[in-house]
Amino acid sequence: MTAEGVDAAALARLGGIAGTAPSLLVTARRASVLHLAAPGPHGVRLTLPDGLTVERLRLLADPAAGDAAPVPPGTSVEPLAADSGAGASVILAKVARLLPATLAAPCPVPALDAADWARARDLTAVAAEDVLAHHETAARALRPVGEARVPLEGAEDTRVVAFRPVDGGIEHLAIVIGRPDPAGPVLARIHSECFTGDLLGSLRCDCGEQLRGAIQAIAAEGAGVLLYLAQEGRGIGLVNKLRAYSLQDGGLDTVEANEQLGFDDDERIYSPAAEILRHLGFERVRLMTNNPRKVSALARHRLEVVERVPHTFPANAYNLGYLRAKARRSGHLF
Ligand SMILES: Nc1nc2c(ncn2[C@@H]2O[C@H](COP(=O)(O)OP(=O)(O)OP(=O)(O)O)[C@@H](O)[C@H]2O)c(=O)[nH]1
Ligand SMILES: [Zn+2]
Repeated sequence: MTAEGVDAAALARLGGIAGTAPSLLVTARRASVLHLAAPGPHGVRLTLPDGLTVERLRLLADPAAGDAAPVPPGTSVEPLAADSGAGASVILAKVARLLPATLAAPCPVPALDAADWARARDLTAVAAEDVLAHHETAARALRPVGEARVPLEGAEDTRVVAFRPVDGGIEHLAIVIGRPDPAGPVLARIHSECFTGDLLGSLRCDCGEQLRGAIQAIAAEGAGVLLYLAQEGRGIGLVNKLRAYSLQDGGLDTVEANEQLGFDDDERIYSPAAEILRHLGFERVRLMTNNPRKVSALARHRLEVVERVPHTFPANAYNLGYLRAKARRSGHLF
């Protein structure tokens, strides 16, 4: 069960099905916030000496519930293995854009008919390895599923091509301006969705300017592609980004806020971007970005970044601290 969704009845039900008291699973980031020594890279399982209550697990998992509660004395703290079902449950919570914390209780499931066992209890059985492979499986399954001409202000010769995994799931968009030549390096922007910046014109970040600036710059050159990736909030989702904003209003920087919530500073993956570029026939790009991690991520996915094209816009009173934190903490080049 996800820590975020649980109430007292659900907690009792899980304990009843398992026959043991549930443990709380948190990421290594959240474990550090809770001052747990050497939690290991894949998170920890916390088993409290006198069991979990909803209030206690909220204080351990959710910074909005209050300052991180000290872990009670006598709590067993076990590092999670990379390929464990427990670790997979935390990844599943991330995929659902919830807080990355779950409740787990080993259940006496008969090995051969786990699905039947689960169905009889109104549960869903999911194999840990499927969850662990989810991001890569979804990226490999991306296909163009719809496209249309969408003339944009200042870039009238534009097509929007939507990509989606064959078995459903979240869409990413390719905005193809002009007729980029697959033989040459294509001018490209890989833009991570930002509802507040892109749509509302938020001044907390530079996303809106980067989005419109990229379209203008590509149109000025005559051709190129902008990928609009569904990974809001550096991959933590819009709701968690709003939570992170609220923590930043309390004095944390953008990286610390992510960590309080249990996330890495940047949870994005770039295999979907690489798959889409390859699908469109592009293997060499001139990438408009200030983020060196994007350049190395594309290279890891066998796309050649022949040039990094700086993509900077003037700061304002609200985003100055954010831009400075990105430079200082995450190595962005301004
Ligand atoms: N978690 C989190 N995400 C944020 C925050 N501010 C903006 N974002 C998200 O960050 C993403 C944009 O990433 P940035 O780090 O600004 O820039 P970048 O894409 O890495 O680098 P550039 O290519 O140079 O723009 C968008 O998905 C935004 O929603 C924040 O304070 N916390
Ligand atoms: Zn933004």
